[in-house]
Amino acid sequence: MIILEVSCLKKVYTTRLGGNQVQALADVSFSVEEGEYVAIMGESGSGKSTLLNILAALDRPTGGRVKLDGKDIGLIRDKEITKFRRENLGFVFQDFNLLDTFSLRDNIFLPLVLSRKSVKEMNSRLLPIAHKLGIRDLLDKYPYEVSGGQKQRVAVARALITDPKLILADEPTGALDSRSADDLLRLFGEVNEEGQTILMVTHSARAASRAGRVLFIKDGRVFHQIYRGDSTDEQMYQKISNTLTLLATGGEM
Ligand SMILES: Nc1ncnc2c1ncn2[C@@H]1O[C@H](COP(=O)(O)OP(=O)(O)OP(=O)(O)O)[C@@H](O)[C@H]1O
Repeated sequence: MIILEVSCLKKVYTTRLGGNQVQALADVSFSVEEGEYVAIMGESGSGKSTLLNILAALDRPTGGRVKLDGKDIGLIRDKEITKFRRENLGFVFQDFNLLDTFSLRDNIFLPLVLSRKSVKEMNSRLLPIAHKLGIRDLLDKYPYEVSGGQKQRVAVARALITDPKLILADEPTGALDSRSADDLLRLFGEVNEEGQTILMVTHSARAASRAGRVLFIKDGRVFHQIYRGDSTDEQMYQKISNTLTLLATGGEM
């Protein structure tokens, strides 16, 4: 079943003064099946953040459509958007986005508190997730008391606790050392194997090589896609590296 359908997406930014126009997305179409793990790559300025912002319903496109689980997010009214985002999407950012004055437990609970869930329900949802992510003993600490890798696991717990239709990850390993990055990618792999759909923007070929499919954006369009098929992570890494070289040298696929 298709969980995310992106059709003919276009985004033109108009600068406030002078009316200069920048076309960040020219024509992007793709779809994501439920349970897929998709990485999005592309050079700086190719339109990845713009795409992610539109998928996250943080920005509206100039043209085209995004459907999440059959619902056209462009038709959601502004005052409903925050609720829609909280109930349907999970976010993992490069810089973790945890609240410093909240304990790790309260950071994870935040989306459920905003959805007015009972303490009993919050605790029963937290238990299996904290166990899976290996953060049970950290829950009463504060973000400044734990490592980057641990912070990112807390951010993943916060993303998972609402049981989202889709996790959107923006450069999730960008601020991590290579061991913590590896741990996080292993975790994403496990979470995906349990059925969670993940869409991850990354500059890292290593990170993308763990996904089931890699989508390359160039000049605001989908330039190429690589499907894992039977490839190992190492073979995926090779294919991704070759495509990145082609992209950088302006070659055709
Ligand atoms: N708010 C904005 N106003 C005007 N132009 C913008 C705005 N945001 C992005 N752009 C332009 O749109 C294009 C795509 O930018 P975008 O940030 O989506 O690329 P990116 O692939 O995410 O880059 P990076 O990998 O560096 O984050 C670029 O030319 C950028 O300068």
